Amino acid sequence: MTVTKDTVLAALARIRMPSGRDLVAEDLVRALLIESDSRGDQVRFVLEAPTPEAARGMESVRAAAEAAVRALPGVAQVSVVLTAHGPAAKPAAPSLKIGGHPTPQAPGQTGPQRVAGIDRILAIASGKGGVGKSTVSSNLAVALARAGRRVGLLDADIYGPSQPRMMGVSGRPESPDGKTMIPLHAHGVTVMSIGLLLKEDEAVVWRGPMLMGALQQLLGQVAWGELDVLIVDLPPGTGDVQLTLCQRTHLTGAVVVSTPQDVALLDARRAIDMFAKLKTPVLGLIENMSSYICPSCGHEAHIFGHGGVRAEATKLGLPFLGEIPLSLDVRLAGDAGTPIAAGEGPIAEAYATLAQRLIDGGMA
Ligand SMILES: Nc1ncnc2c1ncn2[C@@H]1O[C@H](COP(=O)(O)OP(=O)(O)OP(=O)(O)O)[C@@H](O)[C@H]1O
Repeated sequence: MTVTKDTVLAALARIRMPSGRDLVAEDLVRALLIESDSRGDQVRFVLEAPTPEAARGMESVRAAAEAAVRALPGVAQVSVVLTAHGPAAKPAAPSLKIGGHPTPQAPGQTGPQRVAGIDRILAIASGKGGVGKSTVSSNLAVALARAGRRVGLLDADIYGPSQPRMMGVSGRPESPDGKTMIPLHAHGVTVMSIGLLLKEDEAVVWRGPMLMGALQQLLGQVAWGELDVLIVDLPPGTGDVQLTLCQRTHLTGAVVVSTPQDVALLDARRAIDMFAKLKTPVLGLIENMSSYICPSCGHEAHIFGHGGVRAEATKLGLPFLGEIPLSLDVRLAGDAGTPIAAGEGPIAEAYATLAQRLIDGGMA
């Protein structure tokens, strides 16, 4: 890591609000997180405005904050989310306005609840961003559908929803009754993404409880129909969304995706610890970007090392579910909206084997 929290805060302290005070003096910076990998440092933080109205007028401040941090040496990526305090919304009849507060559990309800019509829910998690969690989620969903399962895919990666692109779906979901959202369908999978409910390039203005409300709505207010399994693509890391999902919803379990690098494994271990604390079973680990097979000469190289995730699974006494090689075709397929598992070839077969393993184990 080359930048530190102090360096980032010092840069943010140079950004003035209309009041004349700076962002740090106004105490608006929350959840500052710095992650590093071979590309450089990735910095994420939240700017919490006092009211939704104030937040709406702060887009230029958000952009200036992003630019100031991006200009710091070593910073490769910056994500700044604008949120707002506001009067607490009353728990009300379901509304399609995404991002309301989560409804409290009904009296007498304790512990995680099942979602009607959905037999199993698998959360796909990763300790750090960029390890291919969303890619694995979409491909696994497609492979399970090809194996004859009724599959749903919920993109709960609130800060970076990528399933619309990866599954090739677009357009705002319809809601004929104003209460339930009709999901989209692609490659045999029923799909809903928080990304479909936001306008393109819209700054996300919501705060912690709203995220949880949004997740609850996506689970409960989408007409999923009867599903054998719902795959939930979680945001990376161990934040509020993961916590709420595990505490409120009965999960069959979590599958943790990691690359074989030590740093990724370190974060994966943190995610596994979190699930253990929340008593969510970890069904197994997947190694993504495992080996690289040169398309021209067939030579196999281990760019991020190889076998680290299998070794970690053995060490922790968890099942190792399989490995997916690093391949340009995987990325191109994801970018083009048709996951590689929808076609033929060795990687589609690897996903089919992975899917079959989950089906045989009663997990999907
Ligand atoms: N096996 C693979 N081979 C080549 N490229 C891959 C592979 N898996 C994922 N990628 C590419 O790596 C990038 C990151 O993948 P993806 O978005 O799935 O990661 P993620 O863990 O979900 O990230 P985030 O949590 O930040 O959303 C994408 O461009 C994707 O196409």
